[in-house]
Amino acid sequence: MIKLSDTQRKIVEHRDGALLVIAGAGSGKTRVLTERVRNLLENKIGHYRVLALTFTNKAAEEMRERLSDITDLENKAFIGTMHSFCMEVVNQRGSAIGVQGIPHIFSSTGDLIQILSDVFKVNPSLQSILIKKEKPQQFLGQVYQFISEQKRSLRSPEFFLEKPDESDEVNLSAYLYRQYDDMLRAQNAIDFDDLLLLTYKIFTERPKIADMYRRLYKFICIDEAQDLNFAQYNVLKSICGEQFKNVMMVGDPRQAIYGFNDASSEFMCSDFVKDFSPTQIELTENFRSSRAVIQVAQILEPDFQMEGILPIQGEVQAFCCANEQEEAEWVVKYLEELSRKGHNDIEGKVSWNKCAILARNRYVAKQIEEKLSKSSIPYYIRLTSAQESESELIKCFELGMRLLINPADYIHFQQLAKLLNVNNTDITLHKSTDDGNTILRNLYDCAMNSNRSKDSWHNCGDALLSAWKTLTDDNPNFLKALGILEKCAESTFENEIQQKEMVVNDIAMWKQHWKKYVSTSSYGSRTLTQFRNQVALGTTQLQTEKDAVALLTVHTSKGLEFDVVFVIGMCEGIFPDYRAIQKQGKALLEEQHNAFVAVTRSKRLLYITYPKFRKMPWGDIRAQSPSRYLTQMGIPIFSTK
Ligand SMILES: Nc1ncnc2c1ncn2[C@@H]1O[C@H](COP(=O)(O)OP(=O)(O)OP(=O)(O)O)[C@@H](O)[C@H]1O
Repeated sequence: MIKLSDTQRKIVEHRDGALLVIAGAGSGKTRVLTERVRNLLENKIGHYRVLALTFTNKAAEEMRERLSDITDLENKAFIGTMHSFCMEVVNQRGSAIGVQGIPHIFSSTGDLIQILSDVFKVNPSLQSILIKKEKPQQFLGQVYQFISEQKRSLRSPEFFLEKPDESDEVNLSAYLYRQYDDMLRAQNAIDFDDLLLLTYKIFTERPKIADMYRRLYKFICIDEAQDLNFAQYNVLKSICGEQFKNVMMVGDPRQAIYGFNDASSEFMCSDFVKDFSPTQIELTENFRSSRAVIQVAQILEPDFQMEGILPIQGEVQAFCCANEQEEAEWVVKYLEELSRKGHNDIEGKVSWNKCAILARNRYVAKQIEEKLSKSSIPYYIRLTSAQESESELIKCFELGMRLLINPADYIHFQQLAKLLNVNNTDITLHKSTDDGNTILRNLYDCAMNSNRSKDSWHNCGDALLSAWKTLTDDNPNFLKALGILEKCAESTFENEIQQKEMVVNDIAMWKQHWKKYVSTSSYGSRTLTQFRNQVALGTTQLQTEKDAVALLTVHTSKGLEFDVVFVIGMCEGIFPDYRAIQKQGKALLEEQHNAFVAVTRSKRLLYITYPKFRKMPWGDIRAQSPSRYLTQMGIPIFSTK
C-alpha cells in the first residue's frame, strides 16, 4: 500500500461531488491523483470508466504505469491528454456534426500556413491582395494567428461573414478563416485547435452525446489544472452539462507557465469554484526537495509555505563562467565528478538518470548538447514535443506515408514533389481521386525524369516505392518498410557517412514510435492512420531513458523530479526572457513561475550557471548580467576560473 498523509488520504477517498486540490510543488499531487483513480476503480461498484486528463503524454504514461496492476485498465479508464481524448471523441462521434471518417491531424504550423498560402493561390482576387502586402509571409503568419485565436475562443468559421472586404483587415481575416477551414477539410484534415473546437461542438450541439459520455465516465480527474485555457475549460464544462459534478481538479497556481497558450489559473481557482462549488483541500507538505532547495523556492514564491520539510540539507550553488562554451564544459565536468565521487545527500551512486540540465529555451541548450555529444555521458533531449526526420530519404518516406492514407493531402503531396525535384507542371497532375499508390508511382516516374535520376536517388526511389508498398492502412508492415530503407541507405550512402548517420538515426526514431504505438494498441486494430495521428499527438514519443542525463527546457521538465538539477543560462534576457522583460506584467510573472518550476525540479542539489559573455543571435559578443532571480535568491556566485 502506497504511503499517504492524512490530507492526501482524504483526497484519495473523496467520492461524489467536485473537488479542488491546490497543492505546492512536491506535495504529492501526482500521487493523490493516481491513487484516487485507483480507489475509484477498485472500490466503487458499477459499470463506468474514469476520465483522467493529464497535461502531458509523459504524465499520462507515468499514471498508466503506476496503475498497470489493475486488470483491464485500458477498458476501465481513459488516461491521456485533453487533445488525445478529443481525438477519440471526434473519431467516434465527429459524423454527428459532419466530420467525415477519421480526420488526419496537420500539426506543423508551417503546413498550416502553407494551406493559407494555397487559399490565396486558388483565388485570383485574394492573390492580388497578397501581392500588395509588403511582407506577405508575415501577413500569412498574422492571419494564421487570428484563425488560431478564433478556434481557441471556440468560434467556428460560421460565425463570420461570407464575403471578403479588402479594406477591413478583421473582416478579411475572418473570410480567410472560412476558406482555410474549407481547404483543410477538403484534404480530410484538421489542426490541433480543431480537436477542442470540434469536441465542443459535438457536446453542445448534440447534448445526447454529452449525456452518453457522462454516463460512460462517472468521474473526471484533471491534472495540472492551473494550465487550462478557455477552450479546454469549456470543453470540460460541455461534457459535464448542468448537473454533473464529479470533477476533481489538481493544480498549483504558482506553476502556471502556459500563459502564451491562453492558459490561466483563473479557470481552476475562480471559474471552477463558481461553476462546480467544489470541496477545497490544500496540500502543504513537501515530500521532494531538500531544505536548501525549498529555501530558494520560497524566496521566488514567498507564499510557497510548506509545513513538512525533508530533514535533508542539500545544496544550492551558483557559478559564473567566461562564456557559453565554458559554461557547458563546466557542467559536463561537474557531472562527471559527481558520478565518480557521489554526494553525501544522495543515497548510493549518482547515476545519470538522477541528473537533469534545464534551459529556459532550446537555443540556450545548444552548447551543452554539443559538449554532451562529445563526452562519455549518456543523455537524452526533450527540448520540444515534436520530433522530425532529418534525412531526405526518411522525410520522403514520411510524406509518402501521409499520401497513402490520405490521397487528398495536397500540402504534403507538394512537399514530397519538391523534395523529389518534380517540376511545377508535373505537380498539377495530382488527382485526389487517385489512390495513394498511384499518386506515389506517378510522382516517382516524374522524379526519374528530373535531375534526381542522375544521382543516388535512383536507388532510393526504388526502395521508397517498395517500402510504401508494404504499407496498407489496415495492415501496415511498418518495420519491414523501415528495413528496406535501412538496406538502401547502407548501399547508397556507403561513402557519405553523415547522410547515412542521419538516415540511421531517423529510422531508429521511427522504430521507437512504432514500438510505442504497438505497445498501446491491440493487434488487429492497428492502422496507419491511427499511428500517424498518435505520432502527431505525441503519444508515441519516447519519454525518458533508463540511465541517461535529461536535457530539458523548463516547460518539458514540468512534473518531473531529479536529485541533481543544473539550470543553465541564468542571465537577464534569457531567464527572464527579454520579451517578458519588455512586456512586464503577466509575462514577467510567468517567468517567475518558470524559475520556480525550474528550481523545484530538484530533490537534493541545485546548480545554477550563467555565462559572463554570450554570442548573440546576430553575431555580437555581449556582456551578461546575472538573472534577477539569482540576485533575489541571494545565492553567492562563484567564478569557475
Ligand atoms: N505521503 C508521501 N510519503 C512519502 N513520499 C511522498 C508522499 N507523497 C508524495 N511523495 C513523494 O514526493 C515526491 C513529489 O510527489 P509528486 O511528484 O506527486 O508531487 P507533485 O505535487 O506532483 O509535484 P510537482 O507539482 O512539483 O510536479 C515524489 O517523489 C513522491 O513519490
